[in-house]
Amino acid sequence: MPHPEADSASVVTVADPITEIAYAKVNLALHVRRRRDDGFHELESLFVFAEDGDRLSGFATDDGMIALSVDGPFGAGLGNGAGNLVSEAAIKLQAFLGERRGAKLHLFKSLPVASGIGGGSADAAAALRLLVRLWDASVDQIVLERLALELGSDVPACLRSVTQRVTGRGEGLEACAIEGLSERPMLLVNPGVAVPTGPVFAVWDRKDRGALVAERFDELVEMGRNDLENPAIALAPVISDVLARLRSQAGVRLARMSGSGATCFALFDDAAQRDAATTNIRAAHPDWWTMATRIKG
Ligand SMILES: C[C@](O)(CO)[C@H](O)COP(=O)(O)OP(=O)(O)OC[C@H]1O[C@@H](n2ccc(N)nc2=O)[C@H](O)[C@@H]1O
Ligand SMILES: Nc1ncnc2c1ncn2[C@@H]1O[C@H](COP(=O)(O)OP(=O)(O)OP(=O)(O)O)[C@@H](O)[C@H]1O
Repeated sequence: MPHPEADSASVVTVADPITEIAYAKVNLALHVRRRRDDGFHELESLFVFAEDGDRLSGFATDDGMIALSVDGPFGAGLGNGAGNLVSEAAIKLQAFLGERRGAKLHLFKSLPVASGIGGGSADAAAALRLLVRLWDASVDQIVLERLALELGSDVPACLRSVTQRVTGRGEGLEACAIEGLSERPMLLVNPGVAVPTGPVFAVWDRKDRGALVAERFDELVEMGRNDLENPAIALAPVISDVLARLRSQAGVRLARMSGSGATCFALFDDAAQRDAATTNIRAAHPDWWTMATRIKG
């Protein structure tokens, strides 16, 4: 981002900007148990985070305004106004704190939008983390998680951005360690179709297929599911092609869809096999988005 001194005259506080990474979220398993009366669904999910994601930078200002600029590969088309979850998060935290200071923020958007890897949720969570630092605010973690949930079901889990078991609508958070996940090579592939979350849940067939048992990696592979995979495929059939392409690559231990799609992931033992798979998929589908990364430890 440009240095603050080179920027608008309204900026009073001049300091080096600080940055938070909005780590991409991946649901290694997502079991949908039931639809609640309020329309949300009770979930059991194992969340992990990639080592990479969007980047949110900023500095505090004394003018009380929240200013946001956006660029990056997926920045075009994403507004920087009230609808952006970064602005919404900032305004919510500002209101809660009665904060008179503002912030000048810049989002570098690397993650595709409405893609099942929680880009918007991760950005909102990164904004809360960044502003707590910028404003040197003391906010109880439970309070911050409540504000996060008001911004979206995935935002509380994204606040922590660690491997965790998530239940309820997204508010039940329990950090968990499954041997062999940390730093495991991971490939994310999105076929370029935006899939909004609400309509995917709406076509779920309401069949409870059972609890998520995932204490070990092999249980996650054998007994884990993503119950939104078929509903999402019904809306975006190309997701089947992505899964088939991933599953045909050498060294894949697990390939599944994340969240409500359309992004799918593959886990490998070996980074060289992940890189070979990335090269193959990019060659066969140059229009698909790929991210070769690892599970954040
Ligand atoms: C599919 C997941 O990404 C899995 O991690 C999340 O459950 C969705 O999280 P999110 O994108 O933060 O979702 P929200 O912005 O809270 O909700 C978007 C829409 O998804 C549906 N929704 C979301 C979460 C949930 N537990 N049940 C739902 O039915 C609702 O129709 C809601 O209106
Ligand atoms: N900063 C942002 N980045 C991405 N999307 C945003 C942002 N702000 C608002 N949105 C809106 O939020 C919606 C969901 O975006 P997001 O990328 O989080 O969905 P998702 O990846 O499908 O999430 P999930 O994994 O929870 O299904 C989009 O319709 C988008 O327009």
